[in-house]
Amino acid sequence: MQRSAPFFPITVQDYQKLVDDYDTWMFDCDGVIWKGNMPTEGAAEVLTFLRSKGKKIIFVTNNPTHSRETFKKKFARMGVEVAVDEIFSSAYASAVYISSVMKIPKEKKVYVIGMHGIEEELKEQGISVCGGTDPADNTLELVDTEIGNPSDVAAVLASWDSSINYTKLSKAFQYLTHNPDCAFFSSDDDLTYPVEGGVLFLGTGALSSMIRYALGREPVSFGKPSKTMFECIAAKHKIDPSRTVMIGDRLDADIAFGKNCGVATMLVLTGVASLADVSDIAPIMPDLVIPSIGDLRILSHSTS
Ligand SMILES: O=C(O)[C@H](O)[C@H](O)COP(=O)(O)O
Ligand SMILES: [Mg+2]
Repeated sequence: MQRSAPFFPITVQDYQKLVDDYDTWMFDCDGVIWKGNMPTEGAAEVLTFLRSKGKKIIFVTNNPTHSRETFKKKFARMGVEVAVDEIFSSAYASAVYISSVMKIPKEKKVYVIGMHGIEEELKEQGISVCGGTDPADNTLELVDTEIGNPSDVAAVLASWDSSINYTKLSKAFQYLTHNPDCAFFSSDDDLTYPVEGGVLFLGTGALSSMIRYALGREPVSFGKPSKTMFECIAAKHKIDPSRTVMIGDRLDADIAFGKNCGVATMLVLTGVASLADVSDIAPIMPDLVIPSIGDLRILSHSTS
């Protein structure tokens, strides 16, 4: 397969061409806009600049721990006004798929390994959940892993959960093995994500690996690089792929997502991927590479 080397914008003219070429800018969040609670230097200024140029801005995150309302508040804390409809998360894509595509029957539930944010998104789409933040499942003691009638649960949704424990993993596994019709989903498959200081932590894909290994089966995943996420975006926004760029820090999630959706891709080096990852043997190659989205400030500083 022929792959061309990425372009590294350097001059004001290079950056200006980016602004001229793309009307829709899709931004990943962790590792691009922020790391944990630490905003990327210049991110707020760049977003404000792009808006002032009439660009459509969309945030596409695999982080399933917050609802879109909570993400909106996080943006507000860094001084950026964002509408809920501009935020697409793997939690939201999961909820939309389970309610609108799977059309889960009203009396059935989804067993969640995950936190408040994903529960909120599921409930907002009218889906009944179990597991998740239920105190009964948030215990480190190996107590009751009795699952009742397995056919009450139509799907297991594996997501990121800071309180993941044996009870949750065991219940998820029981639902999937005792009910052959139980669907196996994951919000996303990211193995790692970056936090403050550039340290990598375990992502959803790493957490769900125990269930996948025991089952010998892979879940259907809704986050990037899945096109489910793009279908959610396209249902709310008119997107011309030829005038759209996806900016991210992971090759296998963000850049692969952009390629799956037929849009241009730009890697930043403020998160998971480094320059060494875009060598000429890299399996996924972005169209463009810049050190940080903060570098786009070159434009706001040079134009009136
Ligand atoms: O597994 C996770 O939770 C993800 O790795 C993480 O939160 C990614 O978020 P993104 O970089 O897509 O904003
Ligand atoms: Mg990221």
